[in-house]
Amino acid sequence: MKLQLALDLVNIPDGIALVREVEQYVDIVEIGTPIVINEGLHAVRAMKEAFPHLQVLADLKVMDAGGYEVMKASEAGADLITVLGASEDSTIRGAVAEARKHGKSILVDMIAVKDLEQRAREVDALGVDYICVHTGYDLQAEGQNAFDDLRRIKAVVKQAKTAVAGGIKLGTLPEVVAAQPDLVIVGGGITGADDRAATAAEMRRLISGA
Ligand SMILES: O=C(CO)[C@H](O)[C@H](O)COP(=O)(O)O
Repeated sequence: MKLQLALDLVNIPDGIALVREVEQYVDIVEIGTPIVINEGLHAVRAMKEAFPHLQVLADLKVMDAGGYEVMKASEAGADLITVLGASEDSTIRGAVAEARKHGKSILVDMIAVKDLEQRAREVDALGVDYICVHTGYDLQAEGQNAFDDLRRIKAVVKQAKTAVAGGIKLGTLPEVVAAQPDLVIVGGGITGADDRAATAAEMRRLISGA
C-alpha cells in the first residue's frame, strides 16, 4: 500500500518546502489541480527536479484529448496522470496508449461517477493502472466520504490497482486501510496537521502494518 501526498493550496516553493518535511514517509507527490491551474505543468517539472526519487502525479483530471494531455504531462516529468472516469472511453484509451509510450501510469478518478460498479468494470477493461474513488471538496463539505465506494469497487475491479481520496485524516485512516486499497491519497490530513512530519510518519506506520 502506497501513500500519496496531495498538494493543492500551495505555490511551488511552499510545496517543495512541505515535501521536504515528509519526503521519507510518502511514495508519491501529487501536484493538485489548483496548482496546475495556477502554475501550469512547470510545477510538475519543479517537483520532479527537487525530488527525483519520488513519483510525481499530475492531477490534470483529463476529460478530453487524453493522448495530448498525457503527452504534455509526461514531457514535464509526471510519473502518473489523472483522467476522469466520467470521460469517454476513447479519451481513456488515448491516455493509456500515450502513457505506455512514455512508461507512465494512468490513474482514473471516479469523482462524480454515478454508476460506480459498472463504470469501474468498464474502466478496468481499458487497461488503466489505478482506479480511484474520490469524494471532492464540495461533497466533503456535505459530510460525505469515499470509504464505502472503495469497498464497492474492490468487489468488481480485477486488473487495476485501487486508490482512495477525499478528506482522509489520521483518525479515519484505519478504516481506509482495512479496506485494503493499493494507494491512499491524503492532502489536508497532512498539510493541515500541526506536526506534518509526525502525522505522515504515523500514517506510514499504519499503512506499512497493513
Ligand atoms: O484531488 C483533490 C481535490 O479535487 C485532492 O487532492 C484530494 O481530494 C486529496 O485532498 P484532501 O485529502 O485534502 O481531500
